[in-house]
Amino acid sequence: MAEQQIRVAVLGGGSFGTALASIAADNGAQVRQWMRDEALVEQINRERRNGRYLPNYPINPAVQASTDLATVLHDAELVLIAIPSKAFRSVVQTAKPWLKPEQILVSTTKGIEQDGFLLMSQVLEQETGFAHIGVIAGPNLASEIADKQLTATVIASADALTRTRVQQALGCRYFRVYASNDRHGVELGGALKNIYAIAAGMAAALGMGENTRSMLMTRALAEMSRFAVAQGANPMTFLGLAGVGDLIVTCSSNLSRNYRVGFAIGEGRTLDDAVEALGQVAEGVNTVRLVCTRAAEIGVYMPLAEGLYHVLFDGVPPQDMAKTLMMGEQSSDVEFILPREDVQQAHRDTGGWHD
Ligand SMILES: NC(=O)C1=CN([C@@H]2O[C@H](COP(=O)(O)OP(=O)(O)OC[C@H]3O[C@@H](n4cnc5c(N)ncnc54)[C@H](O)[C@@H]3O)[C@@H](O)[C@H]2O)C=CC1
Ligand SMILES: O=C(CO)COP(=O)(O)O
Repeated sequence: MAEQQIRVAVLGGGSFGTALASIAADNGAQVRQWMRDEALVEQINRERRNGRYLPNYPINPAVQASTDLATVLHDAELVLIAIPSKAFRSVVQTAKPWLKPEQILVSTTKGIEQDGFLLMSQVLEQETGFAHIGVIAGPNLASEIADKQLTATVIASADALTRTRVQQALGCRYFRVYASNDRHGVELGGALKNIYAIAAGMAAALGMGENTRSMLMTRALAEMSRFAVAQGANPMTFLGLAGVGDLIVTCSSNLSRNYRVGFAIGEGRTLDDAVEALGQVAEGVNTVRLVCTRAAEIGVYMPLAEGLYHVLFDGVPPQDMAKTLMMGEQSSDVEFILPREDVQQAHRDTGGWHD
């Protein structure tokens, strides 16, 4: 619990920004929330409700919404940034005149920037050069948090002050905040799992069984951690809330927007239709494109992500995605124990391997 009232600014008027603002306010913080939409600001301040993104949940009266960045950022000790990745940098650039080096800046965005394959905390570093930078990720469906369902998350930062202040500001009876110093791993976990949530939604629409879902999620974890380790992350991070935890929730729940996009495509809708019908951000659509390009560049094997890419962008029927998984190389279960190369070599040695 926060012992003294911490001043929190939330940038973003979507479902996650709104849920986080309410947690901080429930926890006794003074909270200001910035968004572009004047009508939404009015509604939040008057009705204590975000009718566009989180219509069915009351917002703590201590949250003050505003379209004025100067007011929202003035005196804020902790700044939580919940803006979709496509607009993240431009919002940070607009906010820059009011940001101060002593502030703690935390990205809650689970996406990747196209140019340079940058994660949002790297964008924050580039734009500000500040020392107190972190990310939040974990199994955190916004509507369940708004409903005060018991939830846990991870604050990841190399900076102990950032970790501690976020734990103090957000940890409360229904929201538990665990700490990590693997910022890159936690942030990649949050971004990558969106790819597999789309695949899981698609598989569900096609009538997959429980064995299939379990296989898909476990091989997704293998693929995510393989990619993240090649990018410098710690594989153990994927055993935590931002890895397996977030993968479970988004691959199993209709409350996940990425899952819903996948489900709609599995039912026969086009990608454009599915995204338009959603009306909110599904980061995985962009992430799968960027990750497949990157994986090809650095030589990381990602059959599930590639299979999904072909369905989303090359017109391959969703039913064919399973073939990539089932007919790929016979491989290792946990490659951090038995390397894939050893399995391949053993096949070659017995004459059963075809490159
Ligand atoms: N909703 C959820 O359950 C969770 C979402 N996240 C992540 O949080 C990030 C934000 O997502 P949500 O709040 O869910 O999105 P959302 O789709 O509910 O809302 C997006 C918000 O960003 C605003 N926005 C978009 N472009 C903008 C711009 N150029 N300038 C200012 N504001 C702009 C929109 O007006 C809207 O208020 C995403 O990366 C998502 O992956 C993370 C955990 C849970
Ligand atoms: O990241 C999330 C839950 O942890 C939210 O997932 P969606 O963006 O798919 O709704």
